[in-house]
Amino acid sequence: MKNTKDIQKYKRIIITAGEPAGIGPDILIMSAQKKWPVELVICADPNLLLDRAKIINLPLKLRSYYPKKNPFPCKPGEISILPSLLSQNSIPGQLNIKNSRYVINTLTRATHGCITGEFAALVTGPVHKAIINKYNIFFQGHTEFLSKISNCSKTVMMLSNNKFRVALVTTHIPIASITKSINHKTLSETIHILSESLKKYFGILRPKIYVCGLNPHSGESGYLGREEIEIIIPTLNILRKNKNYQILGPIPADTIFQPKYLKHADVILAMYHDQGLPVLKYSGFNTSVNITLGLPFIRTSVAHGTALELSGSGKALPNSMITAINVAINMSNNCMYEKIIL
Ligand SMILES: NC(=O)c1ccc[n+]([C@@H]2O[C@H](COP(=O)([O-])OP(=O)(O)OC[C@H]3O[C@@H](n4cnc5c(N)ncnc54)[C@H](O)[C@@H]3O)[C@@H](O)[C@H]2O)c1
Ligand SMILES: N[C@H](C(=O)O)[C@H](O)COP(=O)(O)O
Repeated sequence: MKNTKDIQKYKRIIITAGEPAGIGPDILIMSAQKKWPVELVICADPNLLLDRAKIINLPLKLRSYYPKKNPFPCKPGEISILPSLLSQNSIPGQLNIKNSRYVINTLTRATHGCITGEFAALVTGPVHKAIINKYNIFFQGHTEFLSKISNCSKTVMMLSNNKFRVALVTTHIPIASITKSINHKTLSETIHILSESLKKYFGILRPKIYVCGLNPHSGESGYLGREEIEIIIPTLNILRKNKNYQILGPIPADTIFQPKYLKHADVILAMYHDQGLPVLKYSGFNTSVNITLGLPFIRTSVAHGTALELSGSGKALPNSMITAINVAINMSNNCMYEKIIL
């Protein structure tokens, strides 16, 4: 019979290996060389992992995953496998459109397991957005995909390293669409999800949110753009009345990342992807983690892509994957409140 104490003692985390031709399998095999205090279950093709382990010359033992068995911690070099089969063998560095469905299948299965409580968190390896779209599956990124299959109208992308956190109002959309995507609703919902999640998972009770302007110099009193005057400032003024968080800004994005602001901010809120992420990635590319806030489960990810040219070379660094797993474990241990209600 199941011992409930044991179930609570060890958590089970699902990891998707991502694009098979990329470095996802490599960095997972490298991360599995460590001892982990949880059961890590990889959703991937077992032969892909065993072949890649041979190529990069690392030991790997795959244990069958049994949902009904109690979770157990992972020994170095061993990991649990939830099989999902490739359509065709994958060659490191060579994208194959026929394996796009496999990538989506692993994500769908893993998400389903998180929603039903089978897994305590989802950690994702990097996928190649273009090859999935080429297969005729509309795919902007994990953030949007996971939001859709979890029926979430709004989620927030936040990246973090040991220096600071950056969250985004808009995610994977063309530059030309950014302006029309920033309005009172999206800005308010982003700040609400952000503050609730910082409380829930990171124990920050009244987060200090420093908000970037959109235009150069925050619009220069309207002479370089009017979104600050018409949307951002009025919305922030309304939100400032909420005592659950503290808001500063808008502060021009070219100066907000100074140490004097970062020292006090719990998070910097950027208006779009390439306003915030280059700064964070510059400050710690290999130790950064990507977290989706507002989903009904915990999801973390590497903060880098498929790096096809490094696949199978043994040269990819596993640090971001190790950070993503550690952050997922910490978030699942810290989780303080229940659901975020918009
Ligand atoms: N989490 C994700 O799923 C995710 C994140 C970012 C990009 N992507 C996708 O990845 C694909 C390639 O994107 P890109 O080339 O812009 O970014 P990339 O992160 O794959 O590569 C950028 C640079 O960083 C290096 N790099 C990346 N990860 C590394 C690692 N672990 N160790 C050592 N060096 C590493 C690469 O060699 C390259 O020089 C695109 O399809 C993109 O959409 C996916
Ligand atoms: N914006 C992410 C980054 O630059 O690291 C990346 O594109 C992945 O995002 P998803 O987790 O939504 O796939």
